[in-house]
Amino acid sequence: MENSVIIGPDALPALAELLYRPAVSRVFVVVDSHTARACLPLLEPHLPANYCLIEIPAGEEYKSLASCEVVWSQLTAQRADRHAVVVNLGGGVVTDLGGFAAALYKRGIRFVQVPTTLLAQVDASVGGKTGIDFQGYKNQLGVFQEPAAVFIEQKFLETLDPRQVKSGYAEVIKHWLIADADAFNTNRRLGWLTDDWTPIIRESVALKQRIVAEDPLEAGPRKLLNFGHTVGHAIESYLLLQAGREALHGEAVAAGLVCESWLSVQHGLLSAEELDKIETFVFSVFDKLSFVLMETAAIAEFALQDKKNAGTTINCTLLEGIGNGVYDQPVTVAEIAESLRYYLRLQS
Ligand SMILES: NC(=O)c1ccc[n+]([C@@H]2O[C@H](COP(=O)([O-])OP(=O)(O)OC[C@H]3O[C@@H](n4cnc5c(N)ncnc54)[C@H](O)[C@@H]3O)[C@@H](O)[C@H]2O)c1
Ligand SMILES: O=C(O)C(=O)C[C@@H](O)[C@H](O)[C@H](O)COP(=O)(O)O
Ligand SMILES: [Zn+2]
Repeated sequence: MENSVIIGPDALPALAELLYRPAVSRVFVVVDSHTARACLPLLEPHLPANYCLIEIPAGEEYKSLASCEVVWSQLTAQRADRHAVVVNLGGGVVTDLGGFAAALYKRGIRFVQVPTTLLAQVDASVGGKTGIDFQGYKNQLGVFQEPAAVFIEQKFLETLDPRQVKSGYAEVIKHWLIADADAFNTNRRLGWLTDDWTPIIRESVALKQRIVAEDPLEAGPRKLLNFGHTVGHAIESYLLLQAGREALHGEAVAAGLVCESWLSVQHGLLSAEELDKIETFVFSVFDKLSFVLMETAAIAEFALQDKKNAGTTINCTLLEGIGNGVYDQPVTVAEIAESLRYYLRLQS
């Protein structure tokens, strides 16, 4: 089971099997204030009776050092040893933060991911990127550390707000754009509402796992998974982390997908027709984010903190045709600002 991703009705029983092993000294479950209410009842029958609950407030602004301290304080108070297991029950905020906290506690204890949002089920729980935001910058502190295993149960999505479901869909679209043209062409005609996310989750997880297996530490091809994020993270940092304005990760990534597709056209990699297909599809799912022309230069500056950069060069992942991402494409702050202005001019 180590390092595996289990998807479907067998997932939670398989988690129980891991947690009841004699080698596990104690189980700690990290939740946020929403997953404590909406998701814990479904997980609880699969947990040992003496598990310890650690709750952080919900929201990206709590993917912070202060929330890590909450986790570390509880682990310390309960004298958790290196045989303890941390179960992260939540969306990407909980899986990123809980994974990071576990990876640092006593130089690392095991953790498992039980993702409860579409975004965390198709992307955040898989691949071993963990971390927190710092001083208004996304994922500025973090480590690569694979979870012991990931357990994906679609039933958790039943209580999720449709806006959050859409947010997760942005990462699915990203996966299609970088590596699966057929899926993009077929699925964009079906729209984003479905009763059964499992096939889409399976395909997204498999696609991400293939890329991560090739390059777990993001020295090369893993940068493909960051398509939409040079601009997306800049928007998210500027709007949400610095100004407390409305924007979800997936919503910012969706805008980033459009901007970086436009950059791909400017670099002669993508046709205008393909760009049109991408932006029409993105705007069929997402409303336009609310920032204005005057803010585009300030937003673009945030790309200078992107983790793919080398010195002052901003290395963006672009598309050489739909379904074919290319990484390490140098772009300038001015080009990013121009892509944001292009995005604002589009009809949504
Ligand atoms: N590590 C990675 O590879 C990776 C990949 C993508 C995104 N991320 C990170 O993931 C984060 C975004 O994750 P997210 O979109 O899941 O956000 P989130 O964790 O903030 O969850 C969204 C909201 O839904 C609530 N929620 C979660 N599950 C629920 C459920 N089943 N029912 C009702 N409410 C529920 C949460 O409490 C929260 O309010 C960002 O910080 C992003 O940087 C990480
Ligand atoms: O797994 C990856 O690699 C990704 O880039 C997936 C992204 O969707 C995710 O948002 C990730 O957390 C971004 O990482 P960062 O290194 O740009 O902070
Ligand atoms: Zn992302």
